[in-house]
Amino acid sequence: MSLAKSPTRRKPAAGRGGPPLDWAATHGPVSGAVSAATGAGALALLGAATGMPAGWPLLVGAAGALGHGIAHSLIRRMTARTLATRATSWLLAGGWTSWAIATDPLSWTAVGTLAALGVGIGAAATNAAVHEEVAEEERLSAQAREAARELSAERRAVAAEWSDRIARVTGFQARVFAVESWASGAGFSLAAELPGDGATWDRIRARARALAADARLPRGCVVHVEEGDVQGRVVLDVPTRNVMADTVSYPSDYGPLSVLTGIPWGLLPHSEPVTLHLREACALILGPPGSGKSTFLDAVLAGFARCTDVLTFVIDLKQGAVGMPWARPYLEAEGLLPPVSGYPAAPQGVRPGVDWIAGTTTEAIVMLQTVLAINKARQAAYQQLMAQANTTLLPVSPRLPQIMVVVDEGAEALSAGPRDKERRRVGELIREGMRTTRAMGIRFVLTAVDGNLSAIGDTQVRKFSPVGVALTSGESAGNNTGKLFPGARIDTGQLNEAGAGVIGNARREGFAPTPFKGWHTTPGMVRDVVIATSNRRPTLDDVSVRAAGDAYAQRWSPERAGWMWNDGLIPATTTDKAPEKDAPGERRPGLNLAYKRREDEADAAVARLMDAIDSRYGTTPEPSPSQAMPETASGHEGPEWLTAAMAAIKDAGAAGMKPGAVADLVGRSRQAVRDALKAAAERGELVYRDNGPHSVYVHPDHA
Ligand SMILES: Nc1ncnc2c1ncn2[C@@H]1O[C@H](COP(=O)(O)OP(=O)(O)OP(=O)(O)O)[C@@H](O)[C@H]1O
Repeated sequence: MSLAKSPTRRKPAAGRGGPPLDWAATHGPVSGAVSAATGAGALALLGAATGMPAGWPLLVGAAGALGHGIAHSLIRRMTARTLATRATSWLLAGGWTSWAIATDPLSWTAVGTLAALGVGIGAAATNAAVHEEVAEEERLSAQAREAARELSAERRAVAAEWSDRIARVTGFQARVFAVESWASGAGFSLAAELPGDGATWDRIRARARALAADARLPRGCVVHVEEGDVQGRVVLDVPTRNVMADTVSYPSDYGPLSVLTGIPWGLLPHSEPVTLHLREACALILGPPGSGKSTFLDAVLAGFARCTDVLTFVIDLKQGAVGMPWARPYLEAEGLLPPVSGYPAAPQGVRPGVDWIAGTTTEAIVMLQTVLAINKARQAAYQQLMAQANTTLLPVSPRLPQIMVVVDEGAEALSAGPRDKERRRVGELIREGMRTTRAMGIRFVLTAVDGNLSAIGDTQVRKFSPVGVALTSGESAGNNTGKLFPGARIDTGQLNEAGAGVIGNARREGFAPTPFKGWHTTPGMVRDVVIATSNRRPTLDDVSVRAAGDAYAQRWSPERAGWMWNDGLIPATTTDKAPEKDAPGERRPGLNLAYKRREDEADAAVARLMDAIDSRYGTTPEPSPSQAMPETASGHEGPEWLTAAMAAIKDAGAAGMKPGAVADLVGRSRQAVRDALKAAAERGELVYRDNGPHSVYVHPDHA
């Protein structure tokens, strides 16, 4: 959403060929007033917030409000009134975020004052907008006439062509009064006024396919029809190039986002991002096999990772295949997984891109029960805060993050039969979570392969999941779209490229189901997002941490998460045995142990070389890793770097050192270092303090 576009769109230069945008009718005073009011409000808040350690969320809010006004006046997604409301709520969102950082969320005075300030400004913006809206309504048709006069010759030709086409195909004499080329060059939008003879916009929509056929649009191009900014107007989006067939990579800026200001999930046909608001909404994503569901889910997880106020919990009953790439950089940095060749090493201290992964029903039940416990604790602990702020919604912020529970094939769990007791329990807990946790900043994203599941028809699940995505490639004749968006009339037969589909948000401030194209994501991009966002992802608030107890604290422990690194911290005693451990039959899904095998092989090769040097010159004391350490370890045996490692571990005192850190220090492979440290521990020269990924070696003097 480019703010730079705004001035060019208010009034096209008269009499010239015209700037690319000819849209004059619908971004009249309302969006202007709202933009100005929210901009001023944001600035005022920003001034008050000078010196705040983290003022930028406010900027996010302000930019969101401005960008929102512009984008939506451009594509006329909403009426002016909802536009104003949304811009206002964005402003508040920015305010909330900033002061929640700047002040202790439990400091009621600060909260109360700032909330009043935020609400005051928001109300002013709304009033200004409503006032302007009334004024606009009074001069509606005059404005349409004015816009039509200002059309350039080229656009006038398009307008005439489509006025004729609408008349021919639908029988209504609608008058196209504005034409706007998309910046992407992939199509244009039309606004038309309907004749006053009972024609309504949805009658035009019902003929969208016929209009596309009449215009001889390329395959894959779907005419999207929606109501204009006032009744009696209709807006048509007409793609002239099939962008659904394009592969568009996930945008690489990975900048900060907030769940309050919206998260982009993909691209509309005119290349504007489609932004979802999930503070109060759950989402259902339907994607048949091969439709691009895994790819899309990574874009969703990337959006959450970028949010400074979201923590993501992932349930994937196919052994965490969805979550694993998000944990990998962390596990590598911890020395638990070998690095992926061709990528820079994961930096020390990088945090997992998702906060918790459940790969089994047992772990999923633990996670969901914990989520419910957090919900309860938040309700009790933040009562006063919310009363003070006059809100019934927990003020989500980086200090008080929203929890997004992403359940791959969660809809399947919701419809598990009585025989599958554990899965059924998972389903019950998801349902309870969806029903009870909205206010406390916990929401769910469920995927499903099959749109015919009873879960999709479950009114309760639907009620709490206004956001829907149906990936349409590979589906049979619009099945999923029909289930998710009953009544939507979109020619999904044209949307058959992987990653293409229909997206909608049924909330009052949402948008009608519309064709969209998901971004292309890759494991390398996931890795980049995890690393780029590591420092700005939030941690769980203390109230929630206390409520979550051990179930949460131990989520990365070897007992519970060890499957992710397959053999925990216990290294293979001999390299001969290592390939056996990695035999495909024993491999855990989601782990590419080929890398590990290569590392072991490299270690063995180095060892052979050392052996050769030894036998020739007798100079190096380093034993081959293939001679298991414990057996060779008598006295002060060990590689020569071990002395330096022991000294560093001793210097680290009671905190000790992780094997990964020692490996970086001595410049050896993690596997070799783990072997040697383990052997030293078995000789009593070091003490191993087992704490999952946080396990360390400590010098006996400090143990
Ligand atoms: N948005 C996209 N743009 C371009 N290509 C895409 C997009 N999404 C997916 N694809 C391609 O489509 C194919 C299937 O994608 P993906 O593996 O995500 O599908 P899936 O529905 O999860 O499949 P399965 O259920 O079989 O695992 C892949 O080759 C992928 O590169």
